[in-house]
Amino acid sequence: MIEEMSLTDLSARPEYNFAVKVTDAYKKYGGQNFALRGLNMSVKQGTIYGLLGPSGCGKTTLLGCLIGQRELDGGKIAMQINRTSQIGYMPQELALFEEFSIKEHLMFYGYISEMKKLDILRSSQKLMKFLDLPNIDSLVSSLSGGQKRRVSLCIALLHDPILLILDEPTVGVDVILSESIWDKLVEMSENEKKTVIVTTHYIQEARRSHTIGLMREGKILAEDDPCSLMRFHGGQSLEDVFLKLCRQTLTLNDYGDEENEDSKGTQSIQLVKTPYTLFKRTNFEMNRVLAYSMKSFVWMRRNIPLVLFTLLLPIVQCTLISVTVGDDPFNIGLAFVNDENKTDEFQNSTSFVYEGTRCDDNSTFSAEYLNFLRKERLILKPFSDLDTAQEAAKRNKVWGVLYFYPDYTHSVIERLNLANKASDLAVNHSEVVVWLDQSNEVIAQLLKRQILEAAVALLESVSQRCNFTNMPPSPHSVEKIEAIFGNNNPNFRQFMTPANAVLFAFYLPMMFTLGAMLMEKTSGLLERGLAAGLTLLEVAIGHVVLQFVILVAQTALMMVVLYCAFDNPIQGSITWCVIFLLFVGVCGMFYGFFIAALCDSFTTASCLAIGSYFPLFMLSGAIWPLEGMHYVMRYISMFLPVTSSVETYRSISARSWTITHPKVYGSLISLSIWTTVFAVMTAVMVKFRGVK
Ligand SMILES: Nc1ncnc2c1ncn2[C@@H]1O[C@H](COP(=O)(O)OP(=O)(O)OP(=O)(O)O)[C@@H](O)[C@H]1O
Repeated sequence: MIEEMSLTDLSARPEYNFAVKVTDAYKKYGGQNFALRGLNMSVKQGTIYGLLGPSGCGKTTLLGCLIGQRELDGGKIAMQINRTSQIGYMPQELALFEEFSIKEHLMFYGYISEMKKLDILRSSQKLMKFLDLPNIDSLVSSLSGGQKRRVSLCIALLHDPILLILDEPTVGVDVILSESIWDKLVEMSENEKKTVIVTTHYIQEARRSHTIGLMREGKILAEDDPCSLMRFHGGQSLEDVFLKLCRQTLTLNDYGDEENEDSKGTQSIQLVKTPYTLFKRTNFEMNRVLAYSMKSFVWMRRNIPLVLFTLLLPIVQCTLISVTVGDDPFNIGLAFVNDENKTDEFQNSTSFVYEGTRCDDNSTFSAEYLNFLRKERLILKPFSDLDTAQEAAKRNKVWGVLYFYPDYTHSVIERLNLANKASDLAVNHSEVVVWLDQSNEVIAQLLKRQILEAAVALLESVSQRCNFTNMPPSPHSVEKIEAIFGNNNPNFRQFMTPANAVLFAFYLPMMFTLGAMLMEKTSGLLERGLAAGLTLLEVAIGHVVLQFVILVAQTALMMVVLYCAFDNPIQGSITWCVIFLLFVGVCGMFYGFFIAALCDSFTTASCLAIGSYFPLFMLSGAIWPLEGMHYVMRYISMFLPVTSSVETYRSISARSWTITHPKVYGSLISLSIWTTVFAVMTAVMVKFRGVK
């Protein structure tokens, strides 16, 4: 709830004689890592307050608490203003979009500060002159470091804030620019009565503040105007005062050999937090969402190669999967030793005539069998003896060896003719002996299937030519398999394609969201946007709008490649397939938000994204049926967002299931629950870790 108090009400209370008053503030990161340790600070209205202290003393943390981005763990902050739009915040980082022009920056931040277009243009014109900035259409990437800093300051001043909070505006800036920035600050505080809180490392420039707060280890050691500080603490310069105060604190703390946490006075403290909700926006503004989305579209327009990559990736991936997965392997080498050809007894025989049969052609059955195998696109390599053929298989020159007995044709005919009455020798020698390299399951299974199918083809051919009375039944023993769902010749691609589509629909938006959010987070853009008035909900919706457009384009391209350019079978409604994939994509996006909130760097985020990809992929049932999974993992995997989606998408595309099927709406409910869980966890992360 926003603390609604007017300026007049507040100034009537003694604690509000100041523009900002911080009392006994504590802030810790993790267990006992205190960044603020009982800090007290009073900033008078219409003055410049220079917060001076070494690196790591807690200045940025304090400012984060003032702008409402971080919550104090103890203590109180009171301010004379009651709206975010009354604060102008300039973060330590530049927090600018390199690809944007100055004007685009000003329009974006103006809109999210709820300014009208005309007001933005009017204010920009004034500030451009005031800060001596180049052409408003110049891209930030073409500006010098100093000009970028001034653009950053210009954004902070755009909406004419009452309170300016500037985090090291002069760091890394040359002396002349630093001087000119301080000139502007002094001018604003004197002429426009603005209150300025500015952090700095540099004692020299801090001298120009009306009040200096000397900060060390999360505390203000002293605060006063520069002259009073030197007079009161008896120093020749501010440096002297600061050193003197530091030594005093060390002496006070020097009970033992080393300072410990207790000596810093934080161990035994009972932290009492006063709710500080002054700047938390709870309202939702469509204009801010639009401004955020427009910003993202402008960014995309300036990064065409990246956009093309995003759109081409699913095309390339779907094309690759369609041309590389599922077709039977071919040109596989298979050795054969055909002793039938070597035997004189049969070599010159012109027919194999048995009583009552008409098998009188002059080719051997082994040659016919081998021809059937050649039609399966196998490369058959003749060997004169079994030893060399098997040696070739061991050296991986061939995947298997076939052996035909010298009396193969005769034995087959005898067996077909006499059935149970055939001799044992005929039974044995009518069989082709096969040795296979079984190290590759897929190829071994394929060879087994092709060898069996060639045998069936030979028997069918023989049965057409010869009138055997004792034709054995087909070795399949099943007459014909008719597909209930799918088609009569399923292949692995039909199994893989739906999984591929779902995994893509999940991971592409996830990676894109993660990249975009982390870029905004690590560069300070997100923090600045939130400080300027955006809410997390508006950021999420703005991003989802943009990502949704990309997702629709990606999904459409995937559909065209999978089902138009290639003949991947689809029985169900394409509309339901698209709707389902969009649900999956939104879930992926929120997973991306969650990882971005959890991680502080691209390295950890990449590790987490890639690290979670492999388990989710393995548990998705993409490469092997779930029915083959360990039953515990099978049970667990069904609760994961991707696994049930893969199964459901297979059923939508191959079994024509629609929303009315319990598995389809069950899966949509599961995806919605996961999306909500990721959204809530992101919000919790942001609350506890901030956006930095
Ligand atoms: N997100 C965080 N997680 C954990 N520790 C943090 C985090 N941010 C700051 N700290 C720690 O809090 C302390 C104060 O950091 P802070 O950035 O506020 O200092 P600073 O005075 O602004 O430093 P600098 O002048 O270098 O910017 C440091 O010890 C820092 O390591």
